[in-house]
Amino acid sequence: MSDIKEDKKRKNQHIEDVENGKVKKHKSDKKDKKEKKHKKDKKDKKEKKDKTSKKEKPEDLPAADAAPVEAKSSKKSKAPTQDIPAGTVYQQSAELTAAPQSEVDAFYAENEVEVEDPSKLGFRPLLSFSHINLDSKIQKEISKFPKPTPIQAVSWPYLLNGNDVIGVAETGSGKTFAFGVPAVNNLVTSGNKSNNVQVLVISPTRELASQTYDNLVILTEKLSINCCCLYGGVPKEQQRRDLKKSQIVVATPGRLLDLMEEGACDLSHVSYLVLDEADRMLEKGFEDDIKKIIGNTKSEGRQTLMFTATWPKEVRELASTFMNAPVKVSIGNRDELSANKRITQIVEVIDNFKKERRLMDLLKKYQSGEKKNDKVLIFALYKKEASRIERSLQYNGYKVAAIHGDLSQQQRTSALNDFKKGTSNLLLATDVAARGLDIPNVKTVINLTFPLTVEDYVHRIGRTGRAGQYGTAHTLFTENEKHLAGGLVNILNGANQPVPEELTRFGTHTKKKEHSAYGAFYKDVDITAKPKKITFD
Ligand SMILES: Nc1ncnc2c1ncn2[C@@H]1O[C@H](COP(=O)(O)OP(=O)(O)OP(=O)(O)O)[C@@H](O)[C@H]1O
Repeated sequence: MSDIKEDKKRKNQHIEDVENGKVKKHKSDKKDKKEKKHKKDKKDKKEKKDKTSKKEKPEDLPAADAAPVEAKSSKKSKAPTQDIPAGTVYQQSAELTAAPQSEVDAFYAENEVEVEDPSKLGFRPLLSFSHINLDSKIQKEISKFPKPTPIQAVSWPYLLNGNDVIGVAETGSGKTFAFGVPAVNNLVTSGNKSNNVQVLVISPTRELASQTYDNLVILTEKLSINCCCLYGGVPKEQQRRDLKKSQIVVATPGRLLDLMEEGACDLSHVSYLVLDEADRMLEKGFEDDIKKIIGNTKSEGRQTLMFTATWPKEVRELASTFMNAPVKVSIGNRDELSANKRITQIVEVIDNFKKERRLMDLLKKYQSGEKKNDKVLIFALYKKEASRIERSLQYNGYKVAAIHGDLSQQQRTSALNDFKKGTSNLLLATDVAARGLDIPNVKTVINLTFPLTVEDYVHRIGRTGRAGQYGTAHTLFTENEKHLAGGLVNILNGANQPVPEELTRFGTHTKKKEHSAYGAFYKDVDITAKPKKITFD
């Protein structure tokens, strides 16, 4: 099928998923049947899992000895002590074992570490890079940082041991290398020289897939390991060629499924699978794509990882159907939705029609005088809104780069590069840029229009305050988003940020999500349109 026809087909499958109850999703009989089937699959899978007492070792990558399937830790473990069960693949360093327990306890307390470890392996967190023995080239790269971030320190032992891991840590805390370093190191130590795809990382957006790919290339370029990156909006031919020689694939699901369906991508050897921004990837109604992809990977002995900064209850059950006795690592009490505490959050309740005027005032406040070269990221919600604001900013003399769904991939990529390089210090984006993008030194995020969910709010403002730096988020909040006021108040309180009195007037109950929102691919909403299925691209 030609690219245009195929992309058109995919475009037709796009859901304009409308949020916040403006258009209710109608449960079709088909959906009921699907849900019944989903429940039955899950029950069968659980029975099957209970039968398999031992997890087979994947021939491509070392894996943990079987984690006893039935073991379920009833409560969160305290900081690990000395005794590690014999026979684990990962060998804790003598230096780390000799570290005083008080140091480990202090690390757990200071970083609010919580580990749910069903196999009770009790690996200690890496307090320094000298506590880990990676391939020398990888060790050299990662040692450019002062020490592992908390999510890396706690998750690496389990990942090097071959365990499934759910990693939840604040935005900008090094989750990419948290899953990337063990992926590459396990490939190197496996000695497997085949050109089969063995590691698959699935990302929700093209820009994030591309960024993750760049990060993995930093680790693999000096090793005989090839990576490739698959996403829509660009021709497929080069991606087909890259696939033939790549052991690591980073992909958005839309293009990955296309290449799988045409037989250009064989996932049957994938034994290390990562869902990055996992809660986004598991959004209700999208699980078919993810299920199809995961269904094509190794079923036995696959190591499955899920990483994110937000882990809503709505996705946890579905996640567990893809994992085997996962170790849950959370940094900073992530059970409650919380924002990165190094971000100063300012929320202003305003009339909708005053927002664009106010935006000009905010740009004077955050990007003039000695701040004129500060990087500012503005989030709109709708594509048309973004195009209108882009024109208005340009009319007012601003050199603004823009990223939204109406632009070609080439325009999106060059806008992001201009912003990263500083050719333009002002980036205007929709939620396609909300998650994961690691743009150095963004000083201020301005939410011109509030996102569809408070989770998206946490991810959006997380584009600043990264890697230990500080930042500011200024949010314009209107009557249109009043159903999200309670969730926002909780986030502000959780980060010890001021709560404007006008915000509390909207009430402080937190609305249970009837169906998960999907801000990243939010398109202009035709509120009369029936919700259709959005595919990642
Ligand atoms: N050990 C480390 N010490 C310091 N900085 C690190 C370390 N590991 C990674 N970083 C840097 O931290 C920044 C944020 O990393 P990354 O993009 O992986 O964050 P993240 O947790 O995935 O964020 P998000 O939740 O927004 O996706 C990057 O610039 C990365 O290079």
